[in-house]
Amino acid sequence: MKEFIQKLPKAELHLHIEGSLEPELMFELAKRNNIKIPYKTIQDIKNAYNFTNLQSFLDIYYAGANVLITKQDFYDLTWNYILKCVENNIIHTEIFFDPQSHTQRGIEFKTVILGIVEALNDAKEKYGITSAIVMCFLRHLSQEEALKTFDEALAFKDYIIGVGLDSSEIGNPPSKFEQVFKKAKEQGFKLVAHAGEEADVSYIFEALDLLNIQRIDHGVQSIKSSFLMERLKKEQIPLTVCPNSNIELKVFENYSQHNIKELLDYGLNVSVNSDDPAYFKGYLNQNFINLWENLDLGKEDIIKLVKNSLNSSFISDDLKKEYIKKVEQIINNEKTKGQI
Ligand SMILES: Nc1ncnc2[nH]cnc12
Ligand SMILES: [Zn+2]
Repeated sequence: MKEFIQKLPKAELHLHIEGSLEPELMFELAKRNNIKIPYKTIQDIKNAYNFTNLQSFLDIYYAGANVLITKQDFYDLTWNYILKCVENNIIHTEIFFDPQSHTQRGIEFKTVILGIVEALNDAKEKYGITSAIVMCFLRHLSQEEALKTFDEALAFKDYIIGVGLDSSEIGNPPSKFEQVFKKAKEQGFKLVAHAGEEADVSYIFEALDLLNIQRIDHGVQSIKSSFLMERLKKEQIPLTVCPNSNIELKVFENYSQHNIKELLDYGLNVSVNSDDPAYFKGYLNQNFINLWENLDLGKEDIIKLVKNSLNSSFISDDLKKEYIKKVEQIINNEKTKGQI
């Protein structure tokens, strides 16, 4: 099965680029930029990654991002993730970035976005990997601050496909950001939001009905409302589920408790994603492997999850067709060999 997971060309729709900062690069950038970090060794950093909930992770994640200063740093960060895409056979990726965690520290918006864009352009040229960028607003900050960031982003509109909402969920409901999402919609941005990661289903209803989002990031709490489950099924609203993240942040006790198989069997449009892979012990393939090892997932389930992510991406219909065809080719090869 591991080989099969590796062979399938995949898309990733839920990846925070700051969450792909590996301890080794964190150390290197801290040195390069003369930034103090509270760790003496790479092992110290790894030991600190022992989370009890979302907030305990976010505190460490924002502290880690402090080593990112120059355009080259953002390039290196993004390039390292692209190398993981190559390893994991990810042919299309839609990455989140959190401009406010950098502009708040005095780093210019353009430094961040241009470093990321340059690496993504090189990824297309060198490996044929396609990508898109989604800018997330930090929900623990105010809507006024989000509006300011939005205005700043307009100069780089051509590089940004959509807007999202992340950071501390509980206590910061989607309704807090109605105005900025309305403005983003008017400007033609795609809309997504983290909802139902830790907080209850009212956050998912708000994200759908007040923010008009097209994809739900996480959404695993949906299972608590049969009414919502029916709606998600009927409207085929994509849920970008992140299994390793959910385990590391104690949303579920262990992989066998994870509800992705139930969501899938119910007919929801769920995909598998890595969220913050440098912090959550593994990239995309490892998420699939962990599910397969602990849940009753067959090859048909894996195929469905992979097709869902390609179909739920923001690429053109033509490119979608081309990518789905690549998946079909692998499946047909496996069938010829009697592997499926
Ligand atoms: N899993 C997550 N939830 C909310 N905000 C995040 N920022 C980075 N990872 C996140
Ligand atoms: Zn996330």
